[in-house]
Amino acid sequence: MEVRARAPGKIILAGEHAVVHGSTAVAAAIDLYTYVSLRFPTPADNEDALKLHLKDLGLEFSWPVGKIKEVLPELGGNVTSTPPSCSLEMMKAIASLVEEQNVPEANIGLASGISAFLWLYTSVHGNKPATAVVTSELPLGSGLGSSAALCVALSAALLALSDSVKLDFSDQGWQVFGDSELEIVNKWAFEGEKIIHGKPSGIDNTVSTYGNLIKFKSGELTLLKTNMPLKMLVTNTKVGRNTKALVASVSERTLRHSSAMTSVFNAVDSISNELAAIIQSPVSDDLAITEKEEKLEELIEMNQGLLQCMGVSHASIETVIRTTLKYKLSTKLTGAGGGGCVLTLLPSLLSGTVVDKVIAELESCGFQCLIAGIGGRGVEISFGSSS
Ligand SMILES: Nc1ncnc2c1ncn2[C@@H]1O[C@H](COP(=O)(O)OP(=O)(O)O)[C@@H](O)[C@H]1O
Ligand SMILES: C[C@@](O)(CCOP(=O)(O)O)CC(=O)O
Ligand SMILES: [Mg+2]
Repeated sequence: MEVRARAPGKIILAGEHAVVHGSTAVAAAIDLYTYVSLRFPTPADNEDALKLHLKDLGLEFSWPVGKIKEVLPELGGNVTSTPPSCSLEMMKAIASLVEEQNVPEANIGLASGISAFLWLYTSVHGNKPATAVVTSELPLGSGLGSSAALCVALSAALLALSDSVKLDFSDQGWQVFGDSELEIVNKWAFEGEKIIHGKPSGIDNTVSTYGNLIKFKSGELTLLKTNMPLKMLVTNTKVGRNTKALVASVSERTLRHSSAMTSVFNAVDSISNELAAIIQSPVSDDLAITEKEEKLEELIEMNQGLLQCMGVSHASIETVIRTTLKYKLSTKLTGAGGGGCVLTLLPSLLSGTVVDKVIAELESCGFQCLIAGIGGRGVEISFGSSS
């Protein structure tokens, strides 16, 4: 039996970091996915290992089931609607399983993703042998939510092959889970994100699970409906960074300057709510769209200023901001910052020639641009054969 799951990445239009501290944020799914295929061997395969193949990276990891049983004896068969959190002791045991795989130094950031895989897999399926293959269209560690997409796709595949979820195996196309399964997938993915991020808000796994455009605050999501075009240019500065470290640095700043940071987070909350209200209000004509886009641009600039206050901007991000400003375009970082990806709003009346010029200038600086479709599908599964 083999299942494939795919889960989208995301952009955060407003509110990253502040959302970890209880503020509202607005995020949208993008049409770039992480795919996980999961297969249990048949007795004829004579396989006795849990294997993880990170296909695009050309890396394969394998743990004999006996070893997993020895290190993690109590795990398995646990598909409850309130998944357990990974204890410190368990985290150490999982780290020892990852360490023995000698992850190449150049890919050491993957260790947390591999740990999340081991925790989620063994929590649901114990020490049953299996092969998981992961591929992704998302750049890893760039603010587009690859960690959440991995955890959501993985949780979906694990739950699809567990006894507690009833699905139509005969359907070969992409299928969506029912509401109660989506809720479980989201909760399990959040536990995986905790291993990768330390203290995630849950916005990334939620938008990857449910897709669409969402407003999120303290674990609660609201689906947003819009008839605005909302075209965003995503620029990857290609400066590597790590969400866990950036989230921790904002928390440390909050401990040092509690009152000032509370004001910053409150301001972000207002920005996110205003942005959500603008994109939701009905649009009647071009003039109305232009007026709204001008307001959104101002909010984007204000949010970026506050992210700078939090200490998560970066010289490369400032270069993109300066470059796009020459074309009167507004830009903010998206995700954890410190490098990674930034967003530029492309107003609906902006000519294609200008867009081409901006992209050419950004790419001449060594950045990589893409225009992602936003607000699309959430997690889906398929019982067809893998490609
Ligand atoms: N396809 C993948 N395969 C293995 N690990 C992954 C994959 N996608 C994400 N990860 C894990 O997530 C980490 C990146 O997450 P993070 O720093 O939160 O950035 P982002 O979520 O913005 O991409 C990677 O270093 C790795 O540990
Ligand atoms: C900084 C934060 O708001 C978003 C992180 O997104 P990403 O992992 O950089 O894609 C953290 C969170 O909300 O969990
Ligand atoms: Mg992440």
